[in-house]
Formats: sequence, C-alpha cells, structure tokens
Amino acid sequence: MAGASGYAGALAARLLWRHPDFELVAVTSRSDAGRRLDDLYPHHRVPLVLDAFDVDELGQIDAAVVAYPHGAAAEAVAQLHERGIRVIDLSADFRLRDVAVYNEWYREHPAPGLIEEAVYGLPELYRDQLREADIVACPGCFPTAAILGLAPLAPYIDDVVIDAKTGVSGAGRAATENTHFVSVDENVKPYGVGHHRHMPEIDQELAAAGAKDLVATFTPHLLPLDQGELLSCYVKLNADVDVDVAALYEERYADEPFVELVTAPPGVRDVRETNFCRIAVHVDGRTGKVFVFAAIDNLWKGTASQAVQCLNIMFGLPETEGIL
Ligand SMILES: NC(=O)C1=CN([C@@H]2O[C@H](COP(=O)(O)OP(=O)(O)OC[C@H]3O[C@@H](n4cnc5c(N)ncnc54)[C@H](OP(=O)(O)O)[C@@H]3O)[C@@H](O)[C@H]2O)C=CC1
Ligand SMILES: CC(=O)N[C@@H](CCC(=O)OP(=O)(O)O)C(=O)O
Repeated sequence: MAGASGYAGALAARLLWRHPDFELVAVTSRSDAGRRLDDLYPHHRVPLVLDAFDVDELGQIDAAVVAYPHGAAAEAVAQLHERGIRVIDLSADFRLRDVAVYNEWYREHPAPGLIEEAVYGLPELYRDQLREADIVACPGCFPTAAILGLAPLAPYIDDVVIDAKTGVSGAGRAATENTHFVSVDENVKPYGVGHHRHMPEIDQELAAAGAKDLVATFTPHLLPLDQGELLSCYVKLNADVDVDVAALYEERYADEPFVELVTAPPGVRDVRETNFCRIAVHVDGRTGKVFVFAAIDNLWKGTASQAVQCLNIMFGLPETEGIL
C-alpha cells in the first residue's frame, strides 16, 4: 500500500489488513517513514511500520495500491507495472482516456504510454474488463456518485445540472486555507466553479454510458463534514423520449451488491463508512425533469473500499469480500 499515511491510503490499508483473502505486507510514506500506521490513525488499527517506497524492496507481491496525489502516482504505477505487479491507482493519472484532455486539466502526462492499459475502476460499469486488468484507475469520488446516479439515464439526457456537496476529507490530510477548520466550520461554500477537474471525467464516463454530446454542469460545495458526499442531479431528458425512469434504474441495478435504490432522498449518514451508493430518483411533475440524488462516502465507495471491490474482481473473489 503506497501512500498509506494519507486518508485514502490509510483506509485502504485497514480494509486490506482485515481482508480474509489478501495479506497486506507493506505500507509506505516518505515523511512518516519509521512510524507505525496505528500511531497516525489509531482507529484503523493497522500495526505495520511505514517504509519509504522502494519497488526493489517489495519482494514477491501480486498487487499494489497507489494512493499518491495525481502527477506523483504515474511514476510509481509505471515502476510497479514494469515488474509485473497489478496496480490499483487511486489518483486521476490514468482515468482520462484522451491524453490531451489530461494535459489540459492536470499537467503534461508523466506516462502517456500506459493510459491505454488502464481500466476505469467502476465495477458497476467495467466489471468484465476489471477481471483481467493490470492497471486500474479508480474513479474520483464525485464521478463515482455522478456516474452511478446518471448511467441508467445517460442515453436519454439532453442536459444535466449536478449540485454536489462534500466533506473535507476529500481534500486529503494536509489542511489548506480553504479546508482549515475555521474556514469550513458553520459554512457552506462552492469551489472549483467552472473548472473542477472532475468535469471532463464525468463527461467522459457519461459518454461511455451512452450520453450524446453532453457537457454536464457540475459544481461541488464544501460542507463542515469529515466525510460523505451527496449529489443532487437535475436532468432534462431529450424531448422525444418516453421512458419509465423507475424501471430503468431497477433493471440496471437489480444485481448490484453496492447500489441501493431508495424512495426517500438519501443523506450522507445513510452510507457512512460503507461501500454503498444510495440513489433516489424523482420525476418532477411540474417541470418534467428527473431529479436524481446519490450519496456515497468519499473515502469508501469514493476511493478505498471501491479499490478493494476492484481487487476482489481482479483476483476472482466474491465482490463483497472484506467490504460488506
Ligand atoms: N480523499 C478522498 O476522498 C479521495 C482521494 N482520492 C485520491 O486518492 C489519492 C490520495 O488521496 P488522499 O489520501 O486524500 O491524499 P493525502 O494527501 O491524504 O495523502 C497522500 C499520500 O501520498 C503521499 N505523497 C504525497 N505527495 C507525494 C509525492 N509527491 N510522491 C509520493 N508520495 C506522495 C503522502 O505521504 P508522504 O508525503 O509522507 O509520502 C500520503 O501518503 C489522491 O490521488 C486523491 O486524489 C480519490 C478519491 C477520493
Ligand atoms: C473537498 C475536496 O477538495 N475534495 C476533492 C475531491 C477529490 C477526489 O476525491 O478525487 P480525486 O482523486 O480526483 O482527487 C476535490 O474536490 O478535488
């Protein structure tokens, strides 16, 4: 587990430490090397000592999870991949299929030759490809909720507004001026307005789910929560479309172990510390629009437990193993 001192990596380490079929052998960090992970995060109860990342010291391992910031992750992913180790990358480095789009929204891609190898780590859409994947690009937390919330409707969407709310842990372990307690407490604030880097990822995956020429309107808001995410999506359907929206969702998600369709709008507490995405759909009689509400825990289904779900699929295990 590379980057285990961060919020996402530490939770992934906890889930893997207790997983009945995986053995967690190494946890890494640069600045906290030499410290025990359960000193940093006592509640995760992982008694391993953090080491600096050195691909030559890893010994025989089957898979690695990389929880570095985007930009830094690609190099580690490339080193691991070169040694035949299957990699789950939690960063954005291999999520966008078009390198020009990555270069525009992030920076010059450090390993463009590997983009084609990566499978987008959303099991509900890419389960079959994940079984054989050598590099898995776990989705961003907002795209996870947005795509699960909207995929059944994607072919019929004319326009959509996605109003997102998130807890502060989405920003990682280091506090900034905007994520400092005093800035966040008793406050609600939009951020990334018009330029959040999850925009092209959401558009890419809605297109893959069947949307035509759709540019979603997306704005996240920061709330004084530690973790949890709620997306309220307002969908205008194509004029000539007449679909049974409830039936579409029920059919699409009937066999999904981690998607829950509910009638009352979900809250973030309903899914806290779980791998579930809870979705409610409402057809608005006044406007004809479809309102979709999707809640996840950003650190769980939005990142770490979704990574374990992907690992379960890659290694032929029951998908719910260790995360139910
Ligand atoms: N938090 C969330 O809800 C979500 C996070 N993600 C993604 O998961 C990844 C990790 O996020 P999160 O845990 O929140 O971030 P954190 O900032 O909490 O942790 C980052 C980790 O990476 C290490 N790190 C930082 N910079 C570098 C670098 N340049 N090279 C190598 N290691 C580095 C840090 O330890 P050290 O500096 O000691 O090496 C730490 O272990 C990110 O790519 C993030 O975008 C995805 C979805 C949701
Ligand atoms: C509160 C907050 O800052 N949230 C982060 C969520 C990032 C994330 O979870 O996804 P990535 O892996 O793409 O970074 C953000 O909006 O950028």
